[in-house]
Amino acid sequence: MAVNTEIAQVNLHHAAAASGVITSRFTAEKLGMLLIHRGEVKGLKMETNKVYWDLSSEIPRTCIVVRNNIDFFCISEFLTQDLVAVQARDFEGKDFVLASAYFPGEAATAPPEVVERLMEHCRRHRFPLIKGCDANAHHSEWGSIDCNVREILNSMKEKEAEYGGLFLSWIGPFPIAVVSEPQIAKDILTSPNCVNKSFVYKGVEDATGPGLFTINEPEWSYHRKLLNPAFGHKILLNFIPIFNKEVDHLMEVFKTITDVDGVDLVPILQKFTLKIATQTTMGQNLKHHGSAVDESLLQSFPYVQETITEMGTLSWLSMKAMIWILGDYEQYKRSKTAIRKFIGNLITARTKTLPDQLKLDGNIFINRAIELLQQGRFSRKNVEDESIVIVFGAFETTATTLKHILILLAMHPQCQERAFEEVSSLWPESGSFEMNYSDIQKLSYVSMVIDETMRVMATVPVVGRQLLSDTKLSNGVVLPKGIQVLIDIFNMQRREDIWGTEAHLFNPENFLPSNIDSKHSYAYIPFTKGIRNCIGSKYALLSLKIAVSKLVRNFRFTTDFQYNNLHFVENITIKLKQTPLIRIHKRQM
Ligand code: HEM
Repeated sequence: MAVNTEIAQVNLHHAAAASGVITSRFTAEKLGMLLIHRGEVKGLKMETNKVYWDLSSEIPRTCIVVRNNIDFFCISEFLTQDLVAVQARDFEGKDFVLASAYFPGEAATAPPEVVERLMEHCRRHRFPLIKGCDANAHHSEWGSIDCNVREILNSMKEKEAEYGGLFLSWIGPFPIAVVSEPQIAKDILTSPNCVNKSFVYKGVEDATGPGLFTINEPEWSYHRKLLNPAFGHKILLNFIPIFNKEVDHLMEVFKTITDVDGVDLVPILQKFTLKIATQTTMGQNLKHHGSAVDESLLQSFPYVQETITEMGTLSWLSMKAMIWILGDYEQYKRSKTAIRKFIGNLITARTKTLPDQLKLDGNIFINRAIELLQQGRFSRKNVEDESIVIVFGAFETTATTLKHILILLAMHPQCQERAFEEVSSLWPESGSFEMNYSDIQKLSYVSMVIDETMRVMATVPVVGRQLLSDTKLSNGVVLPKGIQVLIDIFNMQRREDIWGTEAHLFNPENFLPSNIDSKHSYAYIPFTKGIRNCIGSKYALLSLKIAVSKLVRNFRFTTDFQYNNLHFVENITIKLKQTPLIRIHKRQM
């Protein structure tokens, strides 16, 4: 008999009462088929219907209920505890398959292998497939905040191996082109059609307000042009004394924890980079053992940052709703308010400063932003939002990168010794030596260590764009207007065809001129490149070179954690499933 009927899907959470309600509604609302997840299957049987599930399983997690007058058969090949598939005929007489699938969280793959086989079966026989799935298996591809068991970076790597450096995937219902081919990454990053950010960053905007990191055209070009001068070479040179001084303070902290078993560097390094960021961009020094305000700010920034990253892939749903449900919304709100108040007070104080005095204070970011306010080119809200974005942009990324560098050096003692030798040949005396710009240019091995760290552990593993109009790539493919594009920096920087069979290993020699010069210029893009690259890349590299040099000159880092056990978790900045604990030893000379 031809089918022209209504189909519904429901998860009953093994509640007998819910099974009772659904059976009575099935009759009352004259439904034809029900795809049920976690139902009490035996309670679903009525005179008007049949129930299909895997009789061999003790606790079936899915079943299909079908009215008696519908003609179909159950495909036994695909009958499991978590899958039921039936074949029926539509009102035009064409066969189709209807499946009910439960994706368990503990399965090794998502979708489960049997579901993949069913899809292949339908493809082969050209049967349309209607699938009702309950994804207890978290996966950001269908809108979860994370991927349990599997990770998105791994799954992208597998797909890249199968389909190449450009393939189509999904984030929930939205198509997304995933790129790991340097030339295609270049096509995207240098195209004016691809300047807008993907919607996945909406959550960041909830925390920071609309600033450089998330805004789109035409505002973005306008803001970027106005703010670029605050990151010019001369201004960066003014920051070198601040970088030197703050690394010296960091070394004082390290001295108090030498030879302690297993130090978690994260809070220490976050505090360090946050203090640099507030001074260099906002002209405000947060104290080391500061006031209550300083201490609460030092907690507020990391708290909001963590919430953003936790919620990263959820952001396109509804940031506020999700934090409210899953996180501590009150603390998130309090932290956001504290940051805005701190930045707001600074701006108020500086707007009272005469323009000539602002110039004397140096052209740091906040002065540039206030100048734009006084010229009427920025609103007060613009100044606040951009200030918050810059501080966030600066502190978490740099702290994460410095943490990775120290971890990798601790795991690779020979590389650490080479870095130490290079630094001590330039600065024979240990202690708080002052590094200037021309000395910093002499560091070659330390630079290679920093680059190699950001290659194997891309601090920002993926960046996302949304296309403003149809865009033709150099391989001839045309990506349509509106599509999301994800540049998979993490996997691109570990491609064996580019970096060799040991691409996954840490080896600073990859950045010897003889090795790197022959690579595509977009094969290594930790700050991206092109039109909308990181505005703070030179700032970051300068501060990292000073920090790494002084630290390896004065300390030795060790860990028991093995490189092969590092497990990466994608987020706005990359996370480690387990952060290796480090031991810090004072060098004697
Ligand atoms: C190791 C440290 C850092 C890394 C790995 C890093 C990486 C990145 C990446 C990958 C982007 C996105 C680029 C894109 O969408 O194509 C970005 C954007 C940005 N970064 Fe950084 N960054 C770092 C440090 C900094 C610092 C120190 C600052 C500020 C002082 C900063 C401020 C920003 C801002 C404002 C943006 C948005 C730029 C725009 O859209 O116009 N970053 N960064």
